[in-house]
Amino acid sequence: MSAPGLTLTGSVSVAGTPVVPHIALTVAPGSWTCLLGPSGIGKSTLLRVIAGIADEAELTGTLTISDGAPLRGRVALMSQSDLLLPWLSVTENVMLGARLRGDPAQPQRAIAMIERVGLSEHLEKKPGQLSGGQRQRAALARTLMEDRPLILLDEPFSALDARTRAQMQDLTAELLTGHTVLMVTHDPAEAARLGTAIEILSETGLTPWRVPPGAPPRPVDDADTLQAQGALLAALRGPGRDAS
Ligand SMILES: Nc1ncnc2c1ncn2[C@@H]1O[C@H](COP(=O)(O)OP(=O)(O)OP(=O)(O)O)[C@@H](O)[C@H]1O
Repeated sequence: MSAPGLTLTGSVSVAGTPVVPHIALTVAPGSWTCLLGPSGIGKSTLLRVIAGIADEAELTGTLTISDGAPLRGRVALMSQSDLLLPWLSVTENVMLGARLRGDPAQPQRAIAMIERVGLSEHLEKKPGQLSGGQRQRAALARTLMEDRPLILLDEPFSALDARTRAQMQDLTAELLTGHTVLMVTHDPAEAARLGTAIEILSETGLTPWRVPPGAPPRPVDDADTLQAQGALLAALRGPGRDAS
């Protein structure tokens, strides 16, 4: 599998209103790019535009894929809301992509994936019988099942406790080695741990941020990673504020 990169330039409007007036985003092939920025600035909209499902948004500009081939069939988006179908079990939800495409189901692979996200005791449960964090892990398993070259993740670990979050970050980094990942997160620690590129989106556009040394997933107690996390938090809080 060869994972493509992408370049998105121009502006994005939602319902005729400019939401992201200036965007010049480059995601390198095989990178894990973290996108941070204030609530409502347009991060999820950008992911939806790239995924080709943003019916509400219009891109005035270009989306260029590094290998020149169409993205269709090569991209998976894990949305902020889990989008699990309430009438299907966890296992059926994790296999949903294959079912929608008319591909053969892979129950053994699905069960193994569900086990890896720590939900093996919940295989037959419906989403309504799960906690928010369990639903998020089911949605993560469904996205990882898709095994697409380009993976778009919208706050994929936001509902998880600290220990489970670190475990899911490690698992995702392991399974997505060699993929191109664009991840929206509000968590500077997550970006410092996982990013090979970090971008902050504001009204004026993107600002690239320094990435700590070492390959992701970086140890949670790594000094450079902690330092980068603090500096990133200070930057997100804005000028004139320290990181305390
Ligand atoms: N379907 C829609 N119709 C109209 N406006 C929308 C729609 N979806 C999003 N918006 C608006 O577009 C803007 C960007 O929303 P978006 O969800 O992309 O922000 P975000 O940066 O991902 O926010 P958050 O961090 O809170 O998830 C917001 O002002 C939002 O109100």
